[in-house]
Amino acid sequence: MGESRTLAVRRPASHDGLPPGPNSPALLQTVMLAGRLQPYLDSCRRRYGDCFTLRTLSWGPCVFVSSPELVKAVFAADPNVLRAGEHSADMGLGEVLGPTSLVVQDGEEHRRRRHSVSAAFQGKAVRHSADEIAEIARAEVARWPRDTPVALLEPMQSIALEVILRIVIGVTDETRTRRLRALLPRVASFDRGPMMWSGLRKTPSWQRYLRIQAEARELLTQEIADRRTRTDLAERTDTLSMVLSGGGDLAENDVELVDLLISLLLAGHETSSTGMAWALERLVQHPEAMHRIQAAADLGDPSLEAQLDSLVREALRIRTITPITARKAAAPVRLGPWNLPAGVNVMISAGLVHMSPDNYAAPEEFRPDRFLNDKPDPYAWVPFGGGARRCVGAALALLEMKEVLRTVLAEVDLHRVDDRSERSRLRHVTFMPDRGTRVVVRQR
Ligand code: HEM
Repeated sequence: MGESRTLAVRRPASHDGLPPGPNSPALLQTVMLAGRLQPYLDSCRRRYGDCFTLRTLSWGPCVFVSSPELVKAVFAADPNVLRAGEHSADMGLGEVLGPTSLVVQDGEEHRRRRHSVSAAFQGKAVRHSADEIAEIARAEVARWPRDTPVALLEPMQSIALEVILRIVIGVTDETRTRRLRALLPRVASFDRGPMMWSGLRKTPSWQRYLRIQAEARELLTQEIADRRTRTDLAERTDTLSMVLSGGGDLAENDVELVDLLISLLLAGHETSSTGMAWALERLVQHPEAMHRIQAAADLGDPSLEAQLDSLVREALRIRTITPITARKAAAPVRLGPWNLPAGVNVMISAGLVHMSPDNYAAPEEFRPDRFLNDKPDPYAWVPFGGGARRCVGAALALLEMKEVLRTVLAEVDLHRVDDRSERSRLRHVTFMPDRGTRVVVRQR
């Protein structure tokens, strides 16, 4: 255990007291982070251990941690001191999610918004959606062409969009559903440049994006107004209805509700669809694992549920979706042996944590049964972040991934187009399979 961990402690601090790191110019470090994120982080971990500092032009010093002890220290820290909202706001996320979004808030403002929505996302509350998710997936699979190569990333995006429309927003009006179905994918696919740098916000493409957002926001405002008048509001199980009938602070304020829905769309659409696309990509490259799941389903094997659960968690471990979970220190903070000054960003890269040989045996191997008997360590398995900011939609995302995989594998056989694993490509804010999970679909 722990060659890198020992290195991290033994290596001297850099001259400013921060954990060690490359002394190349900040411009070069920024370019490396932007262009070759994961390989650059991997090489820094090999060189400096599980706690190192990178210096960036845009955000200043960023301290990356990857040992479970330090990850735990970050997630357990006072969320008013290690602030997620402030970091997200620095990234410009308020521009796309809206200034009242819980994602860009900290402290009491964050707590009360999260409180209004978290009950609707608890495991118990989302479980009733399993059949509807399966129905959405079945309708999608029926449209796929058979016996010819097809990329499954886009169909997974359609499924995830439908989940947001029906299970999160709960839209019922046909015309509005059609319009939102066309608009929301465009709202979710924004350009990071103008979001992060205000100087780029005059471009025609950004102005067009803002007009699309405004139209979607108007439709969502109408939906909220209609929903308030529904006599069956209290019985409805979509997230919006549950927030409205829950009576929390958010229920009263349309602007905040629209910011919430846009945030749920942006946080939950591309992430879930990419997770499903990666799980299918891994299965197609490991047909024996896929056939085991199909056989268990055909035989009604009671361990199927546990197998799907382990498979989904292993797919989320081996293929990173959101590259970095970050906090900004609002005051000096102690992290392991280090005293970090205010203003430093503390970063957890799921890729580093999940691929560390200190945390997993044979981390490069896809082992769908890895978590069959051992639940993941919450500080070594971090696809959903952690602590007070842990992904609010995690239970829905896991359910969605399992139900979609279960349905797809019951309906069709998937065959690989070639035996090269797909590479990770950063698009918007997620790492996607570069060929979009290309497979041949055959009817079972
Ligand atoms: C596989 C799918 C998903 C992944 C990998 C994922 C990942 C994450 C991560 C890494 C965070 C940051 C956590 C932190 O800072 O500690 C996050 C936050 C969040 N996620 Fe997810 N997410 C997924 C699906 C969803 C879904 C389906 C929804 C809702 C529909 C959702 C809503 C949110 C929200 C609202 C936050 C902000 C929470 C806060 O700031 O308190 N996510 N997610």
